[in-house]
Amino acid sequence: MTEGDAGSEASAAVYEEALSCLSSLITRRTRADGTNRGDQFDLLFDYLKILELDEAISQLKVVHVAGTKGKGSTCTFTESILRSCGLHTGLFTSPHLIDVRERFRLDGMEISKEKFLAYFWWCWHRLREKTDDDVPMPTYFRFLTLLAFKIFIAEQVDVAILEVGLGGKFDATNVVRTPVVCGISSLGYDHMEILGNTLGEIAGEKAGIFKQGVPAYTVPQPEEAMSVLEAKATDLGISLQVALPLDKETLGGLQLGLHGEHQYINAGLAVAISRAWLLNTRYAEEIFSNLTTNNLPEQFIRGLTLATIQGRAQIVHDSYSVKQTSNFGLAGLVFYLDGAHSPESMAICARWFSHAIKENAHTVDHSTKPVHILLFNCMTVRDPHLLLPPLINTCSEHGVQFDKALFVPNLSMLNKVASQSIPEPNPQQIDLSWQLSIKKVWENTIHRNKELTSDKIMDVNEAFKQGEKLNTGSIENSAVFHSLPSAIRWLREHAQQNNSRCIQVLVTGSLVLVGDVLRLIKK
Ligand SMILES: Nc1ncnc2c1ncn2[C@@H]1O[C@H](COP(=O)(O)OP(=O)(O)OP(=O)(O)O)[C@@H](O)[C@H]1O
Ligand SMILES: [Mg+2]
Ligand SMILES: [Mg+2]
Repeated sequence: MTEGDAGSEASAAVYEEALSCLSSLITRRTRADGTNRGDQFDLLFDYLKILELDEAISQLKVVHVAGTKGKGSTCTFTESILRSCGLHTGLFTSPHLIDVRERFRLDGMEISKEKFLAYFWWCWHRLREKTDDDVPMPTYFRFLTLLAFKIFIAEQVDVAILEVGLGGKFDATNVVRTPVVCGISSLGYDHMEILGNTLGEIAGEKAGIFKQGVPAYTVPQPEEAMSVLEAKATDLGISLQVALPLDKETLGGLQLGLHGEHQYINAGLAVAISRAWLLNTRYAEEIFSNLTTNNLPEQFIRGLTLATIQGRAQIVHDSYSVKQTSNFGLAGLVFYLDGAHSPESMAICARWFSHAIKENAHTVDHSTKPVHILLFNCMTVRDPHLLLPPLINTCSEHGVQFDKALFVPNLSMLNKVASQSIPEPNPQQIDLSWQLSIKKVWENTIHRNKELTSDKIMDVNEAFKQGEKLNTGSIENSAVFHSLPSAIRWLREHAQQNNSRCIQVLVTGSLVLVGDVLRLIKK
């Protein structure tokens, strides 16, 4: 072993140790038991004191974004725009897919392990030392948020862009009293178990990030939500402006860095937020001769087109099958990954997939039809009856049918600070009843659709008629795999056996699943 190896092994061990400390902060309470109702929100101010961040935090020039969908994308566009204006940026988003450091970006780059560890231990030890029964250690997301403040303050960022973790009013990020601008992305039904059942109630919770004297922006919303946002803004005497979706024409033929139709909504909001931030900090004067609401400066366009995010409408050509098949370009295994997990986002994801596989058609051998496979799982708090029909129906409206659907359990757990290597589970110990029930929903939906359109019988792919036996039965149109690695192995074997055909796999239903797949295929 060289000295370098020993060093990197030691630092890997330290990193694992930090992750396991972080995991110890994850509370066992489920999201459904209403524990985000602001329990002891004021503790956050104690933590800021302990970490000596209480004064510095008011100097941070913050962009704060809440919403049901599109928060992360809006923050990512905003960061990219402001960075391309020459600013030193900090971005805090959630959740992460593979590594917790994805949540902290400096100048658009995931924070380095070295910096992460230095700030992590600084906060950890100080909190450990100064907390007690009255002021206990912060919970997981609170700790991460405090860590973000520590990082951004120590790194002296020009702008800190913060995505709300959950809700708004009682979210740890809302400890910031004087952001420069705040935004509310698309509102819809999600996390209803915590935030209330009506759209109005959800809007009220998110509008909890509005502050006196701080301009607020949002996207076009359903009336029920918009009226609540407007009422809250009026109460505070602030202006709430509606940012329209970005007009494609303004990009002059270029494409947004984040794909999918809904990204024009998020991009429109990000443009409005960035412009307001620049004008309210007076950076606008330094950087632009004339920044108005009518022009889209080239820095903005650059930022919008260069923005990137993992696991959102992401396309990955499997490098394993690239190595194995000499004629890559004509065939291979391609993963289309999108962490959609609500009914609306399933439809959006389906539309994106349907378009993306056609756009990629030039890389496919036209003499053979590509194979479309769905790789799916969702959390047990979700209802597959609400997720699968919009996916199946939207695809079929675009003429896309799945030849096969595979259902798998997730490898890692939601929010678990996954270490770098996750052991493959023992098949005997896995409870697949959830996956089997999702499969049933799939079969019923397909069956019903077939009855409705008996002329459009789904084409059962020849390549898969080989009567594969698994412990869960033979593989026909749908199958449950006992683990994700076994499903990936199966996909790769099939890509190899059918190397004249392109196998296009849509991975969706759960961000955790998307993260697990990325971790496995990028190895
Ligand atoms: N404006 C939008 N309207 C509807 N769906 C959207 C919108 N923006 C994004 N989505 C969908 O939501 C998914 C998550 O996007 P994004 O990460 O930007 O949202 P988020 O609010 O940060 O979500 P999360 O609750 O997972 O943190 C995307 O993959 C897409 O399917
Ligand atoms: Mg969410
Ligand atoms: Mg997010």
